[in-house]
Amino acid sequence: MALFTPNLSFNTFTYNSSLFTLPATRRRFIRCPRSLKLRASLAVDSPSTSATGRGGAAELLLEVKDLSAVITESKQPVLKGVNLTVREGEVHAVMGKNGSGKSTFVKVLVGHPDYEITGGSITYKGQDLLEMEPEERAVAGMFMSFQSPVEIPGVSNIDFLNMAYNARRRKLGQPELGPIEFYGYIAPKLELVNMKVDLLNRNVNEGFSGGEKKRNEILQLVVLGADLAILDEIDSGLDVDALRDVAKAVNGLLTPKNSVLMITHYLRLLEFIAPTYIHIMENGRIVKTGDISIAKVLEKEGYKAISGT
Ligand SMILES: Nc1ncnc2c1ncn2[C@@H]1O[C@H](COP(=O)(O)OP(=O)(O)OP(=O)(O)O)[C@@H](O)[C@H]1O
Repeated sequence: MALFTPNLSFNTFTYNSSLFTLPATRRRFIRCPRSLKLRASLAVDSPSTSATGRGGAAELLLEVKDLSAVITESKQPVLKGVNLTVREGEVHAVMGKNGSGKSTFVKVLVGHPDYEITGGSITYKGQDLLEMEPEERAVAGMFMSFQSPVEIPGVSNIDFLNMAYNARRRKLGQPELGPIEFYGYIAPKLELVNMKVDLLNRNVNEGFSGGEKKRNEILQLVVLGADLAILDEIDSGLDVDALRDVAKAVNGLLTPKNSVLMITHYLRLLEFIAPTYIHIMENGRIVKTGDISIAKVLEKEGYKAISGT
């Protein structure tokens, strides 16, 4: 297997494979100083969900309270008091106008160093998520598919998936799989995402079409598994068949114990992956929460029909 030293860019592979270590200076940015936590309690409230998931009294998986965040470089505020509760077995969709803060929100969940938390709290599986390093979040089952998957020249897709898989297993104290065993493990999974086998031997995402990149993201999810799968615009650039394949693979992973948090602009994805809740984000806050009917109104009448302002 090719040896590969990952760079520090924060992307699907470096995050989900837990192969990277952030420098100490960057780690500090993802922590929330105590004084700011106190100040956050004064933040304006926005809707949160509290119902139970499929099958009754589902456990809390993720609880976001009054979360605020700024861009690390410029200190420009982006998130301004986000509240969200995700229970096991639930599928949550976040919609909202371009620039409303959706991607920032999910990137903050995985500890992206571009953002600094300025207030609020995030609890994941009963733990303070903001005290966890990004790689600890990945090991704890938080998977993220990024909006723009990166290319990694010089590293074959199967080698990278094998390394990501083994990195996760090492952290969990489980035995690693060699290349041949791993091929046996991954080959049947290709069918789940309807992906051509030759894409395994190509360099990661290099020259992949937009749709192939998205299928590859979902393949990674299928390979690694997740308790909370975060999918940022997984439907963008997909033709209708690819959308169906991707949705089928995601649905195939859903159990009463795991959850999905997905960002989308389109009703069509929600018709394939049925959401428990749809949230509308506006100006860095969730301003409305409801069911699929919200997306139907949105599709017909646009954001003016459901705007919080
Ligand atoms: N790293 C960054 N540097 C500078 N500006 C940023 C950065 N990250 C986010 N922003 C800005 O914060 C705002 C929210 O961006 P974000 O990507 O979260 O929006 P979004 O709701 O996901 O939009 P879209 O629907 O277009 O993907 C935008 O104005 C964006 O330009």
